Amino acid sequence: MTSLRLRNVQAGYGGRPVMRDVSVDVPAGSWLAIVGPNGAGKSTLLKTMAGLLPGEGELLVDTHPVSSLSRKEKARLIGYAPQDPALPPGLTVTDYALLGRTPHLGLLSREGAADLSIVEDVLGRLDLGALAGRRLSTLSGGERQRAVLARVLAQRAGLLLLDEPTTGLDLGHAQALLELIDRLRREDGTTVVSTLHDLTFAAQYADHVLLLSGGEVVAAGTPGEVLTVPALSHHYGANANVIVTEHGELVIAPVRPK
Ligand SMILES: Nc1ncnc2c1ncn2[C@@H]1O[C@H](COP(=O)(O)OP(=O)(O)OP(=O)(O)O)[C@@H](O)[C@H]1O
Repeated sequence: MTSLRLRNVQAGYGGRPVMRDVSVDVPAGSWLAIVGPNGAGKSTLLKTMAGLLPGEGELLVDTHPVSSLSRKEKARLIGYAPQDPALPPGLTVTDYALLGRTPHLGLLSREGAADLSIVEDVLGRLDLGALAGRRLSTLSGGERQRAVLARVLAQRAGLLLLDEPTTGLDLGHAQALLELIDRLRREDGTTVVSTLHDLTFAAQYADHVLLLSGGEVVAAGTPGEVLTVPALSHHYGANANVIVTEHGELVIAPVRPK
């Protein structure tokens, strides 16, 4: 069970901050969705949480400052899936997903039957079983994206940081992926932070939503509190309806301006 705490975190590039004054608590086993328009700073915030971009302020994974963790400690605690990772084209899907097990191996030891079984299970759940022996360079965009998530899920880290995990996935595969992540959260207490452009998915899967705009938090709370018609209009310049289904789920539906 891994929690995350940020206080007044700031980060940027070349000395220019693009994300400022972010404070948020992500309790163990919860799901935080980071939303906001293009360029708002969502990926920058996620990279900072992963300890890949130096930030100012307080950033604790459990009780450890993320900057104090070794590479291996970070890899055991945090699974990070970037938006557009560079993939080794010659590796098969299985070999690539097995890389997720590396932080759990001893020095000089190789993956064993238990690691392979974890990978097979994840590939099956992500509908990649039939592609297990295929080289990454031969996969479609959506298949590649699922392979990236397979590696991260095989890592079995307590905290998952997922940058636009549903990009390039069709509706069914996107839903299956989010259901799988939600199951890990409920059954294993995995903590999830994901950026999401699909606000309906954000509303239906996250416990809390952080809305970034211009590098700052402009709203935070439950999906219903944050994803309102005025907020979508003001921060996204979008004309959209917020519909509540008979089961109480939110649907954010774009509406063509008259
Ligand atoms: N490596 C970089 N060097 C300089 N500026 C960068 C770099 N990466 C991102 N930026 C800038 O930082 C700002 C925030 O970018 P970021 O990728 O965090 O936004 P985002 O909210 O994830 O956007 P999107 O929804 O388009 O993916 C943008 O203005 C972007 O141009």
